[in-house]
Amino acid sequence: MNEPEAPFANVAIIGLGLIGGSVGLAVHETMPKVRTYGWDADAHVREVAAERNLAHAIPANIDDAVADADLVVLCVPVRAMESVAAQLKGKLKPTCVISDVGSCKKSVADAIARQLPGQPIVPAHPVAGTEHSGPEAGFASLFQNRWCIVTPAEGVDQAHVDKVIAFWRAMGATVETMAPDHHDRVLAVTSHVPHLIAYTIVGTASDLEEVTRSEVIKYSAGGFRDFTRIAASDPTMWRDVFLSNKDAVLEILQRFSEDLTALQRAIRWGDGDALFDRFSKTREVRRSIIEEGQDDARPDFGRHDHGDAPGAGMPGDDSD
Ligand SMILES: NC(=O)C1=CN([C@@H]2O[C@H](COP(=O)(O)OP(=O)(O)OC[C@H]3O[C@@H](n4cnc5c(N)ncnc54)[C@H](O)[C@@H]3O)[C@@H](O)[C@H]2O)C=CC1
Ligand SMILES: O=C(O)C(=O)Cc1ccc(O)cc1
Repeated sequence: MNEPEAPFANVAIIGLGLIGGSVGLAVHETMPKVRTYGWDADAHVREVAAERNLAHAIPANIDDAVADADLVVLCVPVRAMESVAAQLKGKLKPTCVISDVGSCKKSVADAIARQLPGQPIVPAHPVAGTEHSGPEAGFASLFQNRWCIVTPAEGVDQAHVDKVIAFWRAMGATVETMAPDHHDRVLAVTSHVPHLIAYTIVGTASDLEEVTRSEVIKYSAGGFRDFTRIAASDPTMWRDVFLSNKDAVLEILQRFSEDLTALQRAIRWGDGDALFDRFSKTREVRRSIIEEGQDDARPDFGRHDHGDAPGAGMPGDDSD
């Protein structure tokens, strides 16, 4: 079978942690003719990345990493995107497409456009990851059968958008396009606020007095264990997500805290019907997700035999 032509010949990846490293490995596996260049601000990360072959070439400076690039993918924490973009001024081919993998899109796209006006910018967000980070954490199959949301700026040439979509599809992702601020509201509910809740409950448990805390660890049931996995996620990355997606996160948190107050009131006043109604509704949400074959973040989970669904038992999947 003939391999489809890769959309970009030379790809530069800036930031060689979990996501950047996975992009490098996935490109090597799925688009073997593509030449990859990598760079990271941390020299130790560059060393580990070279040992793991996360990119074909990892030069000592960023200029050499991007000079020949047809696509640059920024894979750094969201509040570091602007300073990296600033370093790229005057260093790129005029046709080079700039993309990123940030967990929030509006502020990142604005920041990149401020620094690189005139350069084609096509942001993307692979909705795939783990609680692990760093150059050891990446793996080639991370994006297989996962969503990737592309959020093109208005007015960007459709040919560039199509190539970025083809790039993510080649790595196994299912791509959807969305307006950046809509993306940020959706992800605030489905990812950002859930992470904040996990950080909160695990923090609350760890602040309990000594005896109780050891019991929390000893008796931690499934639900709490899941929270501890999420709450082990990278502090720099998540600090940046909350500060960059401030408005959408605060809006959802406001609604969350009103709903929590209603439950608190029902408990205080012994209003069993209110509790029962709420829990019945949320049970329906779960049931409809399963009926739609979405018992997982994977786009076509449920249409496979679960045992060998792509990604099952992947590194970083600590669920037990
Ligand atoms: N961790 C996850 O599950 C997911 C993360 N993302 C997004 O991907 C991006 C990267 O996240 P991870 O790979 O998880 O983080 P990571 O911490 O594993 O890797 C980030 C890398 O960026 C480097 N870096 C930081 N500032 C830099 C700068 N100014 N110049 C060059 N390199 C710099 C760090 O040294 C590090 O190696 C973030 O924007 C995050 O929001 C998107 C989807 C999932
Ligand atoms: O590990 C998990 O459960 C995640 O939720 C991974 C993740 C983290 C951040 C993203 O923007 C997308 C996916």
